Amino acid sequence: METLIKERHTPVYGGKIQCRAQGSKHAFSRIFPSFLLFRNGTLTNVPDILDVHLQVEFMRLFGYEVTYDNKTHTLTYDGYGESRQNLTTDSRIYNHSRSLVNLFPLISKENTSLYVPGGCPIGKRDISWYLEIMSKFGIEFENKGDRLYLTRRTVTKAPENIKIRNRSFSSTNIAISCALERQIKIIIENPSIEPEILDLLEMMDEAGAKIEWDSAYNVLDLDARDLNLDREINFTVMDDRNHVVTMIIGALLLEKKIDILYCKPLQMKPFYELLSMMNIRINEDDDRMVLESDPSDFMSNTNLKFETGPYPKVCSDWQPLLATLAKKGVGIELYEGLFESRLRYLEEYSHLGIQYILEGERSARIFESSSTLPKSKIEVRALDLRCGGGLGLLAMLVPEKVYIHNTVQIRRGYDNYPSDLNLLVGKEVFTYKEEPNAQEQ
Ligand SMILES: CC(=O)N[C@H]1[C@@H](OP(=O)(O)OP(=O)(O)OC[C@H]2O[C@@H](n3ccc(=O)[nH]c3=O)[C@H](O)[C@@H]2O)O[C@H](CO)[C@@H](O)[C@@H]1O
Ligand SMILES: C=C(OP(=O)(O)O)C(=O)O
Repeated sequence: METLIKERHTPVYGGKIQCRAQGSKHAFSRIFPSFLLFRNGTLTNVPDILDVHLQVEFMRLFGYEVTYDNKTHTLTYDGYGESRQNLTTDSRIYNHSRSLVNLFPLISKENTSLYVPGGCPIGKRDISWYLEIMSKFGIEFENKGDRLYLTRRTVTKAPENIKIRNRSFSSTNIAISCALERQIKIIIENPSIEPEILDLLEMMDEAGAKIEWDSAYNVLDLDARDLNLDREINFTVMDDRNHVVTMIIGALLLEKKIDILYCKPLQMKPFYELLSMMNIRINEDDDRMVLESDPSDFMSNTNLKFETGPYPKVCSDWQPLLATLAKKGVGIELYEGLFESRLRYLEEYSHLGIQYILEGERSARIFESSSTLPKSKIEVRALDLRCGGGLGLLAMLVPEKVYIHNTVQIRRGYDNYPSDLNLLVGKEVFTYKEEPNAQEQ
């Protein structure tokens, strides 16, 4: 298996860098199921990450002619070929891509036995709300041990309206893709209009669906009755907000100015609000953002207090990245509003100079640690994707050699993380290396 290794180096502060944001993992996972309802087409700006490769592999298993070119970041779909009934899929795919659940409505065209995606280090990752939405569209399933048998499909009367529980992102997406497939008009109450869902709606709007969102009452009116699914569709996926946040925090840690290019405006308001609490200004345009402040004079004596939750609250995925700012003397107090156990990364961070106090399962206070690091080498583990992201950022700040194990988690969501980190550091110090005896998780 593989490790992300950072060689010994002397961190250098200051300067300016420019980078390009990668395509969005979460937008891709929300767009892909609806995109596959059309006859053929292409998606561009699709990131070269494990999560994409697994979703492509998964749909190919079911006869979907999908190919992905990692040089051009383009995914091509040439139609739904031969039907593959009664498949039994392997569990490895689920361990690495929770987003597969978004594809369940599509593959319920077959009688299929799937592993039930269980929890992961950040929480239980229950899927019962998603199954509840699917059942309203006549998708039947049966739970047997660790397997879920998906059997299509009683042609029930499609619902005219549906209420999403507790602003769930994936439930919203599943309701939208089921409604598109049935080509109905539907009112979706209480949807989670995360920026990635807006990207999906943009694709549907371009394809001819009629969409109205009443933000005051949070009601989405989706009319897909005149949608022509028998056509080609081409769409550019938005850029990844989590990647942008990673790069900005990396620049702050190394006191650099940063200029990030992206393909369409990102909805980053909650992040900018946090930055302004630290006196940091961002200048934003339609295709780039520039960190304006001089990063050397912002951090000391600031406190960052925040709670994660559905948009426009702070995105849960940013939480482990923001926590690394403690290393610059920022006092952090956080409450994780979404996932039960998303604070386990702190134990790993403690090997790289972070100290913390847990207050229950969801709250923490985080500081810079005064204890000295081991001189020879530091070994840590990427428990989940953003834990891996944060460990990479912290490794930039220490001279010692660092081994970050379980890179499969990092590869799930970062297109080329060693190269991002090297750009931030200004030297080639990070590389992925094969490590024969390690176990991936
Ligand atoms: C609204 C929100 O912020 N969603 C985040 C969530 O989306 P993701 O799509 O994974 O999760 P949902 O938005 O559906 O879930 C939101 C909340 O509902 C709970 N739940 C969900 C389904 C269910 O059957 N039962 C249940 O209790 C979850 O535990 C969670 O606390 O994780 C993604 C990956 O980290 C983030 O990018 C998303 O921003
Ligand atoms: C938790 C994340 O993603 P996933 O839902 O794929 O685990 C993330 O992007 O930080």
